[in-house]
Amino acid sequence: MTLDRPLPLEIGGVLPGVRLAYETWGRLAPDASNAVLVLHALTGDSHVAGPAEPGHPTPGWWDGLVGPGRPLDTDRWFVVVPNVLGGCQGSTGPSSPRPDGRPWGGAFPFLTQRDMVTAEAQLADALGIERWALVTGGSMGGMRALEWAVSYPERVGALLLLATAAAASAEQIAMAAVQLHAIRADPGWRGGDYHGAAPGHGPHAGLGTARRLAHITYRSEPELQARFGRRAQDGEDPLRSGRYQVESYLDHHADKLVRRFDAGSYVVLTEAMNGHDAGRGRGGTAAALRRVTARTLVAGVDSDRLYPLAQQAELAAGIPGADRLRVIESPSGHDGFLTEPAQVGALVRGLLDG
Ligand SMILES: CC(=O)SCCNC(=O)CCNC(=O)[C@H](O)C(C)(C)COP(=O)(O)OP(=O)(O)OC[C@H]1O[C@@H](n2cnc3c(N)ncnc32)[C@H](O)[C@@H]1OP(=O)(O)O
Ligand SMILES: N[C@@H](CCO)C(=O)O
Repeated sequence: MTLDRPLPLEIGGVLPGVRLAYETWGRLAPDASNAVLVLHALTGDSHVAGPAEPGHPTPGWWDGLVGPGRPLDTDRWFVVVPNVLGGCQGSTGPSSPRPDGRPWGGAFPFLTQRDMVTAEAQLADALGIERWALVTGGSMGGMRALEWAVSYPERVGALLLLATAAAASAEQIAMAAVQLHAIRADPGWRGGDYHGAAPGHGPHAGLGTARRLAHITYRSEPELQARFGRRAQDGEDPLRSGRYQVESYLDHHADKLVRRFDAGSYVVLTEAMNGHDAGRGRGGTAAALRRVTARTLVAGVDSDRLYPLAQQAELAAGIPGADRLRVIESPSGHDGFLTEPAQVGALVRGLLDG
């Protein structure tokens, strides 16, 4: 959908011509009481469910959770998943045309999580959804879910926050800063104005380096050690210019992301994650969390070194309607909210049925 008016931005100014791509599953009840909003993380998209198909080479990223008979049972719930504002899978972002037809590129404005949620609220209005039965997301999706519950408490019935935080920490900002530096140091970046460059001339090396570092932070040290140890990649010798298995693994994740994701979007969304602070302009974190009226569950992953459990404990302690902190057990680190659908599904069922 295209927003019918320019989007006002938290830091000032407006973003005109905003388009939000979204997918839905199930049917909206006549009284619109069965709507669930699922919000994706940094490099996710609106394709939360469904098998691999042309245009989607992998199944939906929470396919185990969404569908008939699944925790988000689409025979009962109407599930809405927007592609985030600033992204590159259908919603307006740096690779989109601005009003004069040229790509936004480096002129794309700085966005905050609140701006993204402001746009999503207009999508809810357009769909006729006054109040979500549930808003959920992990990582950056959790940031937006929290912003929904703080900005529009009356519109969020239940809230499930996964592997997220009330505000980005110094270490999260630091890890992201190195990634931003890698992209901007790539000669192909051109200040963000590379979208008209010949194929293959964008900041692919920088984006790949960013993803390698990010991916290490998304997994756990014991997992990497157990899976890869010091083993050499098949047919290669690390002592003779070959790679260790773990290097090849990171190369693979970098190559996959570079093929499917725009570096400009990665920069905009990463900066928005660094800017995340639910307490900004609201009297601090504690005061902001007290605004939430939703029945809330907060969960973290025991092996998450990027969003450690202390951050979710702060959310669970500070949100008035929150149950005790839940812990997802997984070797996968931060990615546990993606790789443990059975545990996340049990949390979803518990919250919706409770
Ligand atoms: C909400 C969202 O963000 S959803 C968006 C999707 N998320 C992402 O893209 C995040 C990045 N990806 C990931 O973090 C993970 O791949 C997840 C979370 C999607 C899945 O995690 P896991 O199932 O544990 O996958 P894992 O980390 O083991 O990666 C498997 C891949 O590594 C490849 N791989 C494993 N070992 C090696 C190696 N030595 N050399 C090269 N490749 C290797 C596998 O072949 C497999 O490839 P494929 O994904 O193309 O089939
Ligand atoms: N691996 C996920 C998690 C980031 O929080 C992503 O790329 O979106």
